[in-house]
Amino acid sequence: MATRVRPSNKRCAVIGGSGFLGRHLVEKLLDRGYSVSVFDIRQSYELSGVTFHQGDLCDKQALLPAMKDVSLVFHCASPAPASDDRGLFERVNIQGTRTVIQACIEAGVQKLVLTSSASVVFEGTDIKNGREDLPYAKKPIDYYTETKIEQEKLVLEACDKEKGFLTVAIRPHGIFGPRDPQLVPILVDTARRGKMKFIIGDGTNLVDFTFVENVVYGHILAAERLRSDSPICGKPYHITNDEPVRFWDFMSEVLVGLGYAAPRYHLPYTLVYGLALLLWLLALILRPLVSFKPTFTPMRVALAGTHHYYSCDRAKQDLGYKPVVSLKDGIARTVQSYPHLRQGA
Ligand SMILES: NC(=O)C1=CN([C@@H]2O[C@H](COP(=O)(O)OP(=O)(O)OC[C@H]3O[C@@H](n4cnc5c(N)ncnc54)[C@H](OP(=O)(O)O)[C@@H]3O)[C@@H](O)[C@H]2O)C=CC1
Ligand SMILES: CC(C)=CCC[C@@H](C)[C@H]1CC[C@H]2C3=C(CC[C@]12C)[C@@]1(C)CCC(=O)C[C@@H]1CC3
Repeated sequence: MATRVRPSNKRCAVIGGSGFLGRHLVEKLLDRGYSVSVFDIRQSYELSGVTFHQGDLCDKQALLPAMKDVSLVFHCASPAPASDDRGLFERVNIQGTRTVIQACIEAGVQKLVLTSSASVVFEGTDIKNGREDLPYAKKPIDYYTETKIEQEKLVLEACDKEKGFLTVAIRPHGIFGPRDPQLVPILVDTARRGKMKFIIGDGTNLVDFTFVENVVYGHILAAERLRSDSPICGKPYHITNDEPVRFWDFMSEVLVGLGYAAPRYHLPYTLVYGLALLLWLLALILRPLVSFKPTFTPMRVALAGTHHYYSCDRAKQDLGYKPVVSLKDGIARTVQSYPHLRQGA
């Protein structure tokens, strides 16, 4: 009888390992003695100890070689939230995640850790210290969030102790850090276009921004604690810096750190939200004729003008999580890592 090679506990795969979070995760896994196979639609770097598999996660045959002899899979691939391509989100986040689950089961993978998002409960109105038992958003603010909800449900429902397939979801919020392609670049681009003069609302809304290394740490703790007798099977976990900060203070600190002026003038939230909604509708109606992408989308205005911060008590209790990098140090390291985005560079 052919004996099946039992996958090594230290061999894992990272789907989306070429992306911002994925690459930080890969680097930390290597530090901790794992060998890593990366699956991504693109290869963005080379690293010893990493095997790259390039392909679309919707293609099971392409995924399977990346999962060979692997006991643990991290799934942190997604189209960028800034896209408004509903079909792409549905195909990758929903159909693709079904395919990832099937491939894991077929390949004999024992643990799947999904990168979900704290936004799965956000509907554009205040969330203060939100816990994981908040209901999923009934009216998600965009297609990205809508499909992240379905993705999380699929992964958590696939958890099956009898079959030895265990799953858990990490819900980070506002990830920032070196090599982030979104937060700081969007902010600097907006500042360079002279549009970072205004504070939406009174500027006191608190938000979670999470340094990427804390998010990585939460993923690794979850993976290592995921056993059939642990309470974490099939559950979501918020991972944040546990230091909610005023959205506009965070933006100002990054801007000033990079040599730009902090926003100063206040605009009423409802006015800006209404205008963003109008612009969004206009863009939708005119799409067959002209294509333009407004900076102020309703989703961005909601993120900039409401409270949205989450409790990570459950992660502290079940995973032993505690942020490893403070917000202050995270901001300093981030600002330092973007010399090319400095004012005048
Ligand atoms: N950044 C944040 O603030 C937050 C992120 N998250 C979640 O964290 C995860 C990682 O995000 P982040 O690192 O910021 O995102 P990135 O876009 O940097 O990384 C995602 C990676 O997945 C790849 N990818 C996209 N589609 C496919 C596909 N069909 N098959 C294979 N690979 C694919 C991307 O390639 P390409 O770039 O070519 O599309 C990219 O390399 C995502 O699931 C996101 O939803 C959750 C909360 C907050
Ligand atoms: C906490 C969290 C979920 C952060 C998400 C990151 C991005 C959505 C933000 C990064 C830069 C932000 C930004 C704006 C909205 C939210 C971001 C895109 C504005 C467009 C809000 C309105 C402005 O005045 C300009 C801002 C530029 C930066």
